[in-house]
Amino acid sequence: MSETVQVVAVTKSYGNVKALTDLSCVFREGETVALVGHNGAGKTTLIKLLLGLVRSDSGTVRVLGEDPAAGQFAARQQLGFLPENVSFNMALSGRETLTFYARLKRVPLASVGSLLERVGLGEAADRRVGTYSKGMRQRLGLAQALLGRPRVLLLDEPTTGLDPALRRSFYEIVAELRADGATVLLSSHALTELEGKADRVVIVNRGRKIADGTIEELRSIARLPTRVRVTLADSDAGSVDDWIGRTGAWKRINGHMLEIDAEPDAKISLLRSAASPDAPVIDLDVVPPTLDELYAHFLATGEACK
Ligand SMILES: Nc1ncnc2c1ncn2[C@@H]1O[C@H](COP(=O)(O)OP(=O)(O)OP(=O)(O)O)[C@@H](O)[C@H]1O
Repeated sequence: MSETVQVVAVTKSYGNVKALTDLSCVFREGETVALVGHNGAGKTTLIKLLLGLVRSDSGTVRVLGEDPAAGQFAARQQLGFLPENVSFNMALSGRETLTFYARLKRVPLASVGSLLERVGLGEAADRRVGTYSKGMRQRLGLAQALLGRPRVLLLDEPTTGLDPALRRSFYEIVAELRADGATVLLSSHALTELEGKADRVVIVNRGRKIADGTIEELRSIARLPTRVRVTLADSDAGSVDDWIGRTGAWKRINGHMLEIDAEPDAKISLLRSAASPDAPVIDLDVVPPTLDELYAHFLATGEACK
C-alpha cells in the first residue's frame, strides 16, 4: 500500500499553546485510521495541517506527495473534509448546496444526485437545509466531503448527531471508500463504536502521539488483562467453592456468574480449567480489553509504542 500522508516531526504552536509536538505518522492507501484524543489533544490541528489551513512551525507534512501549505496544492482536489461542525446556508436546498460545492471543487455536477442518494438524502434533496435535522445536515456534510471521489478523507467527529442506524450506514460508506483505496482518517471521541471499523488507531495526548497501531498491536503492547466470565452449572456449593479455590480469584457477579481479570500469561491455563469437563461451568465469555480501556491505559502510562 502506498503512503498517502506523511507527517514527520511536526510541531505547531498557537502563541504559547503547543498544539502538536514532534508528531510523526504515516497513512496509507486503503487504510482507515482512528485519530483519538481528549478535547484539545491536537486532532483538529493535525487535520488543518493536512488541509493546508495552518502551517507547521517545524517538521514536514506531505499529502499525496505535496506540501499542503505550499501555494499550489493541486492535491487539494483529491482531499475530502468533513468539519466537526458543519454549517450550510439554510436558505439553499441540499441539492443546491452540493451543486455549489461541486462547482467549487470542479467536480461533474452529474454526481450530485447520486451522492445525495448515497447518504440517504435523495428524498429530501430539494428541501431547504434549514428544515433538515442535525443528522441530515451531517450527512449533507459527508456528501460534500465525498465529492470527486477523494483519495484522502479527513472526517472530524463525523458521527456526532447521527442515530445508531445512520452511524451504521455511515460506516458502510467508510468501508466502501476503504475498499476503493481511499485513506480515511476518523477523528473521534466515540471509541467503542470505532472497534472493528478502523484498521489502526493513533492516540494523541496534549499534542504528542502516545500510541499508534492496530487494536491487536495495542492490546499486545498494553498487556491488559482479559475479562473471563463464566456461568455456573447447578452444582453443589461445595464443589463450586472447591473449583474456585483451585483456579483463581474469581469475583461473584451474581448467584450463577463469576468473573476474573486474567493476566496475559495466565489466560490460557485459566480458560483450560474453565473449559475442562470437571469444571462446574456451562457457559464462558472472553472479553478482550476494549478500545476505551486501551485508551485509558495509554493515557495513564504515556507509553509510546511505535
Ligand atoms: N486558533 C487557535 N488559537 C489558539 N489556540 C488554539 C487554536 N486552535 C487550537 N488551539 C489550541 O490548540 C490545542 C489543540 O487544539 P485542537 O483543536 O487541535 O484539539 P482537538 O483534539 O481537535 O480538540 P477537540 O476534540 O476539542 O476538537 C488546544 O489547546 C486548543 O486550545
